[in-house]
Amino acid sequence: MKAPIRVAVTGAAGQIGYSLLFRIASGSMFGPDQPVILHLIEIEPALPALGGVVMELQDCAFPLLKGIVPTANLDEGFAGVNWALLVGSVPRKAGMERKDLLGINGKIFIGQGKAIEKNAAPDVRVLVVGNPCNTNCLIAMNNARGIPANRWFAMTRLDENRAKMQLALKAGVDVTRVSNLAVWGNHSATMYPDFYNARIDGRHVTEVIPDVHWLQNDFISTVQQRGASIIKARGLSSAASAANAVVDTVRSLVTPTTEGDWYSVAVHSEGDYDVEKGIISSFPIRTNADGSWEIAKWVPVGDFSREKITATVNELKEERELVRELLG
Ligand SMILES: NC(=O)c1ccc[n+]([C@@H]2O[C@H](COP(=O)([O-])OP(=O)(O)OC[C@H]3O[C@@H](n4cnc5c(N)ncnc54)[C@H](O)[C@@H]3O)[C@@H](O)[C@H]2O)c1
Ligand SMILES: O=C(O)C[C@H](O)C(=O)O
Repeated sequence: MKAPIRVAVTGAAGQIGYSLLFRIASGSMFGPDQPVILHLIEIEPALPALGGVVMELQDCAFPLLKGIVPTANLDEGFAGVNWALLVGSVPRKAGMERKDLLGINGKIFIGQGKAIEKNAAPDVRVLVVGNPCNTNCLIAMNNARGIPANRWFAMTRLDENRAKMQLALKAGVDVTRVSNLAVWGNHSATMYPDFYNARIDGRHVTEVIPDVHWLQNDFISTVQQRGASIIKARGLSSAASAANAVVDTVRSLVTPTTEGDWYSVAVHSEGDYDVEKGIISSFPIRTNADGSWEIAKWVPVGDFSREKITATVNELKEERELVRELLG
């Protein structure tokens, strides 16, 4: 039996937490032979509800769950953790954009960044889910400069999964036949789901779906607006699908990527593809056999894609200006 890894989840008593924790504890995230200890971090007023979640986790009798640390103390919550999944924050309501949450949520990530740097395991990796996730990740990272920049991630996998399914539905094929779907930029209404480089059964999407007008317009806006559509329909933001995307993201980061394929996650830009250095932007990413990740460097970017990428990167630069004083 492997030694347990410690996984912190903030906002553990929230909607996403309620789906996510059970997937982690069951082995969906790290595999059926990897025991876990869950560190469940919440604000004080949510501790009674968190107590209920702890009871339910216990009542599942998960063989892989070797411990639970429920707490509102960030030092205790991040002590020795190998992964920090930063979910806890306020979701948007109908009519809001995700960046409207910066004023409410941004400052949460100062204290969390500092506490992760102070307390986490030396190999800690951090995935930010709480919105606006790219810029919240930027805030946390800049408040934890002792942790290498390549350990920080923000979640765009839900957008990738949404995009893949929309293409599969349009083409009338199983979703497993869609590959190479990169989401570029911000997890926001400017994100660019790159259908030009996506494949269906290894063929260019534009060969299988010749309706380029649909691809350039309806497809992109459906993916960009999917979060808002769910809020409108449910009165609450996506939760089970978001938790599923967290599981997919971490699995992709710890599993070598199939030859020739890639997946989407936002990482610290070093300037690749002319994306402004220093922002947290989504790219096509591959995980190598040694567990490191890299940006797929051979993805062609035509004029249409360049315009879309520039727009979403510009929005990330604007968000960075809005939080300048939070960057330490
Ligand atoms: N990146 C994505 O694709 C994606 C997808 C879905 C939702 N989200 C975002 O995830 C976040 C959580 O969504 P939800 O539906 O679970 O919300 P929720 O309101 O159901 O739960 C959030 C939880 O976070 C807790 N919390 C608030 N501040 C905290 C803090 N400082 N420390 C620890 N916990 C704190 C709250 O008490 C609450 O239990 C939102 O910001 C939402 O917009 C992101
Ligand atoms: O749209 C939201 O505010 C929630 C989440 O980011 C989503 O994409 O579903």
